[in-house]
Amino acid sequence: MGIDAVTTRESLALPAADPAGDLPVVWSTAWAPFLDIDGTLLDIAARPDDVFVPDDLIETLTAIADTCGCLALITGRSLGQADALFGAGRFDVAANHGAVVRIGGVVRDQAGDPGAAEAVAAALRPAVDRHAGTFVEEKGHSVAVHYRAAPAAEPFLLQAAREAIRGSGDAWRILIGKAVIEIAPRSATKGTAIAQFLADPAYRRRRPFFAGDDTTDEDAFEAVAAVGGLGVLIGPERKTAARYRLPSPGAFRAWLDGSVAGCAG
Ligand SMILES: O=P(O)(O)OC[C@H]1O[C@H](O[C@H]2O[C@H](CO)[C@@H](O)[C@H](O)[C@H]2O)[C@H](O)[C@@H](O)[C@@H]1O
Repeated sequence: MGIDAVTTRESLALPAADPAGDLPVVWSTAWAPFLDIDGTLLDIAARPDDVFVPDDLIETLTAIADTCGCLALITGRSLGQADALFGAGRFDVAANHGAVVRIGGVVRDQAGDPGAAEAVAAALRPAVDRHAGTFVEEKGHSVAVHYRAAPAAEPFLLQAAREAIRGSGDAWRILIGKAVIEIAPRSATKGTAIAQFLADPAYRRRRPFFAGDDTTDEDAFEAVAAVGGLGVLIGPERKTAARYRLPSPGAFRAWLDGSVAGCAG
């Protein structure tokens, strides 16, 4: 697959989710919860470092992890960023869109040389320097180019991203998220990361639950649907492989709080 195989909102041709606040989930060791961070657990903020993690959210996630015996954050952020937000080593994590996976404290890095991502970031810097309000986020094994404050820059930055990975063969894929262009290793996705968790003894033979908000989460929705799991889209209606939908991170956090009260124990 070449660099033109960009995953965009327009390229998705998936059925609409059923809007439903009444999700058929009672946490127990039958479930494997997988949760996206930005736009799902946390409200979107102006910049990556501006997000707010409510204390009671961490308590709620800990209670769910204790009840289920497992819980993983599935994120485009780096492992270090996920730990900084939710507590060092507190939860299992798939970071960098699946390129780095930590299960039970053991990190499996499938992304190869982080120097390659640094080179991509360096190639993108002249492009962001030309557009005020845009910036590069280096994440070790992947790179993000943000333009929330300059949405008109998207086509220019997308072209710059294509040029930055030209000559790298099939090493990279480009994802378009929420006011962000992500350059991530092609060797992994959020879907392959979830499959990896489900092959691990700590997650095996459980029904996967995945909540996510972005088109970059569709690999994960498809992965859980393929094995009879349950996907929940957070945000407005759109084409998706998720089966259920809640309108906002706030609504999802409220649902998570309530779901803890009903835990099977
Ligand atoms: O996979 P996720 O956990 O949803 O992470 C996706 C990306 O989230 C972050 O960017 C997004 O959230 C920022 C904070 O709300 C926002 O400012 C930005 O516009 C969004 O694109 C994060 O910075 C990226 O590294 C993640 O890949």
